[in-house]
Amino acid sequence: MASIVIIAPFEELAQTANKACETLGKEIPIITCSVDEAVTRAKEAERNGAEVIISRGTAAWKISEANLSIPVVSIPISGYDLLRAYVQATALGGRIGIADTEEVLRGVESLEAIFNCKIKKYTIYSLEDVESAVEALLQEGIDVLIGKSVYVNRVKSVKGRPISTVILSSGIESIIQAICEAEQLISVRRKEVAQTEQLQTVLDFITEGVIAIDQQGAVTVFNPAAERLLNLSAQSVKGRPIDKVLPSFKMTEVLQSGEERLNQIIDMHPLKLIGHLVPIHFNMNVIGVLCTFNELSQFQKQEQEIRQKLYHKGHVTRYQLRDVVGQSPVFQQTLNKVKKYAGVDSTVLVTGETGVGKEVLAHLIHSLSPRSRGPFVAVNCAAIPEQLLESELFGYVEGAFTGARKKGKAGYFELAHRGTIFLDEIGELDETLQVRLLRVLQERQVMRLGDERVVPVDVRVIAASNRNLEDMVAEGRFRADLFYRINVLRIDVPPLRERKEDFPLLCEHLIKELRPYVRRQIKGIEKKAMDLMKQYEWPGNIRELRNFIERAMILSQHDWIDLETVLEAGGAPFQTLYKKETEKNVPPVDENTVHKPSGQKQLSPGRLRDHEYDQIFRVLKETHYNQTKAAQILGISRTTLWRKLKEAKRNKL
Ligand SMILES: Nc1ncnc2c1ncn2[C@@H]1O[C@H](COP(=O)(O)OP(=O)(O)OP(=O)(O)O)[C@@H](O)[C@H]1O
Repeated sequence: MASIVIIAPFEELAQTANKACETLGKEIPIITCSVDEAVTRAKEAERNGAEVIISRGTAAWKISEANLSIPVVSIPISGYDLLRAYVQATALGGRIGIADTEEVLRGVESLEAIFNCKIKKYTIYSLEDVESAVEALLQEGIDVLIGKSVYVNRVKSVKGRPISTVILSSGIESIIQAICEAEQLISVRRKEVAQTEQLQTVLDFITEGVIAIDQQGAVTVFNPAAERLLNLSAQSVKGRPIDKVLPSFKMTEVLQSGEERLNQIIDMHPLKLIGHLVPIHFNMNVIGVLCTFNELSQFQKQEQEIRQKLYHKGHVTRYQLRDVVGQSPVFQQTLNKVKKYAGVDSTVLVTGETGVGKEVLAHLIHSLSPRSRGPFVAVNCAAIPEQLLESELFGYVEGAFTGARKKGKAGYFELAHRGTIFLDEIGELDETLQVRLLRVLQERQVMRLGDERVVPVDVRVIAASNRNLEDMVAEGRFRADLFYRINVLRIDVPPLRERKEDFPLLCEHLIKELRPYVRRQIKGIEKKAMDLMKQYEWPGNIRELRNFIERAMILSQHDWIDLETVLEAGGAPFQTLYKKETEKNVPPVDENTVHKPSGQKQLSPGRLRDHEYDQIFRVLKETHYNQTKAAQILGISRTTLWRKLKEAKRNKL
């Protein structure tokens, strides 16, 4: 069935409509019928799929009153139509009168002005008016009557003075205009239907409950999720006052105040919901309220999942058991502790010299623990500038301080929720932060800077230090109460020199790991070279060994790292060592200072000396204060560099 149907209440209109369709090159069904049949035929057309009905005058008016679900376009009487009828009427001679609707008569007034003529007019409001209209016009002494066919046909049946009649009918332009209007209506309606369908699909499939009320507070929307969450059918709720069916939603309060309410807890005992209530505005008036809601527990779960997804980015463990090498009994004992401690939630303090693998073991504790699916957040307390550390650890709310990000920021403790936080170099925390950390550990909740609310956090804490915390406590530089809080479980990672049995395995592991970086297929280390390496003290422990192997792999002329390469890679200290070895006289290695392979002095982890301080600043200057590069050149970790800079600051050097 065509989308447009023309219902013509008289033959002449049907013929003009036919011509209009031919002109437009369109095939539009034209039904000719009496005015009385118009409604029945229009309903029939609607049933057959018509989207718009075009009709005229009284027929159009009757169809539009018949409550069809499709629109009706009325063919207008245009100025041309009036002009045509006027010309015909003047040709007949005598005084002219016209009886028609108000709208048509307005056009007649323009005609009178243009032709400077007088036409008697009578307004017709309904068909019943026709006879009295004609009577009145006749009394006024008219000779020619202009009117639509329904009126004019009736006039002919009125006996009295003979009168000429001219039928006022719509011409081809008016019908074309009506067809264009009908087509526009169809396109707008199709868009509307598509939008409604889309909205309906959203409402049907959205997992949040959606309720809307109108200005009177009656429920207009109640989607399937709302049905499921509240165990109520839409049918039983729609059209009823919300205050009667769901008073706890308090939607009429928003209707009255016009103010939105977000994150409202709606108590539907035993069910708890979280909802957003927003007023619906139209022309500055509140015409309804929309509420979207979900189960509170569901919301919390989703939030948690998002938190984890977001925070997992960059907050994951890098080390699994297979990445941790060490067969020596002393290291195996350490590993056993790690495995045991992984199973519980108590705070762990990992101690040991720089580069021994404290962070590696902290990762391992997390990845072996039931929290392994949660985040692992590593914080180097020495590497974050003091003034930022507090906000980084505990977060802040909007406007907490100048430079604070809009919307605030979660601190590391919040980020580590349901996971582990690793506080490396904990000995670097100042007094204030020690107090705040103690409170977090005691109360298991954090308060963002500038906030009054507390956020409960479920975090396991692993702390590490290569400083002697006991000494720091004794010297009053570390709070005793915090020390006892973190020193619940203790892991002392042995230095490399105390587990030289691990050397071959560690070297093999590091060579394998470094091959892709140095792009050399080095197979291993020759025995003589290895023996000499074992004699060295390795104050920088595994980190130093790793850097050494990387250098040796690059320098090596063969597939195997030989003694020559080790001597070259090790520089002066190795050459001295080798010389002393061959002389069978191995003196103890200076505890504090060892030589860097290039012949430079390498900085020891111990207390800062003046010449070391000079060296640090010289290298920093050379590297344009790039701390990572400077640490590399100095042969120390970034952390050690930080610590040394802090120490220098503290000692006002
Ligand atoms: N048992 C191990 N097996 C393999 N590699 C290890 C092991 N322990 C440490 N490493 C490697 O040694 C380097 C230093 O380790 P890590 O950063 O954990 O030391 P740290 O004790 O935390 O150092 P710092 O005190 O300077 O923070 C890392 O590159 C790590 O991969």
